[in-house]
Amino acid sequence: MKKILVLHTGGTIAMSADQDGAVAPTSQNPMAGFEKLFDNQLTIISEEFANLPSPHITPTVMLSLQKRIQQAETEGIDGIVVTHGTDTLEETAYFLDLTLPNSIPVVVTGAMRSSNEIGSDGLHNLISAVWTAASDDAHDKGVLVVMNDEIHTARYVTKTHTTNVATFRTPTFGPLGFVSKHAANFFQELIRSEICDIDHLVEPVFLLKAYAGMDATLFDGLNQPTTKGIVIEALGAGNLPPATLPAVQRLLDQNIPVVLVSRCFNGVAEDVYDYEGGGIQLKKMGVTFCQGLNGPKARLKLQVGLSAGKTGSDLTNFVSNAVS
Ligand SMILES: NC(=O)C[C@H](N)C(=O)O
Repeated sequence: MKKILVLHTGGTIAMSADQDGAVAPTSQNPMAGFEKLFDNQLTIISEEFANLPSPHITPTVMLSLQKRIQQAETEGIDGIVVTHGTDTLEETAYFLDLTLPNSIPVVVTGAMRSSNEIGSDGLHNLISAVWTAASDDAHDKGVLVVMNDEIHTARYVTKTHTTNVATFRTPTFGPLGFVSKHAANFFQELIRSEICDIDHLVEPVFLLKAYAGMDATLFDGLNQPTTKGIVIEALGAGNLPPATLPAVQRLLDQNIPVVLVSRCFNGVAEDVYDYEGGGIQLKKMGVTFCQGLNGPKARLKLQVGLSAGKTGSDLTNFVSNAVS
């Protein structure tokens, strides 16, 4: 019988609502006892790794979760499910995807409605995630996110709605598969990318969002000796307002890596526009284009690359080549 380890970290899946509808963490995980639903089919081991709303999750917590998962593989575990708050779920899932050398499936799930709300989705998502982690077909697909019967890659999935249970979507590429009754069905593959099994974190790496009329202020504010890297969610296909350029150049002159993604929900950043602040100029200046990732994930990729000791063209290749 396959052994699945469920690591609970908190989030709405572990919360309940009071009479006024206010949702808060509980001392006793409402998912406790769910293991019996798999009697005679799977061995489920549950562990309370943390009980944090996901805005409280940091890369430090992600790194200790990564170490716990690696240890689980040596304990004969066949698959891992992580329960997590949905606000930063895509970040933890992607951090694990970037750093885990595991060959066993790792599936992250959560809930949009807490345990005692009408139409609560936590238990259903947890069951779907367990079946996915137990699936022979879930190997070699990177870390997976299972919510609302869909299977997504950690690399490209994003939370798209504040409250809807169908919030997790993969805008440009679509999901990898879906969960039907007791079975995970895959219909796409993921191209593997480089794994960096880091043991410490280089910080701080910042994320800025571009907007019409943006000037140098925020960039200059981040131009500190302590700053290790900056990711910009740029406009459209990968362009910036001209007033930001001198400050971007000052960051590059300090050898602070500047990475660019698009603030668009769909598509990739490219150096196509040849006007002041256009992608062609930004690339010539030394800005690194990161294709296909959103801002928070590009930020993690830059942080993981730096934490792995990458510099210069090694770092640029690692960050820019999202599908190598
Ligand atoms: N649905 C959720 O889990 C949202 C919650 N605020 C969290 O991320 O912890």
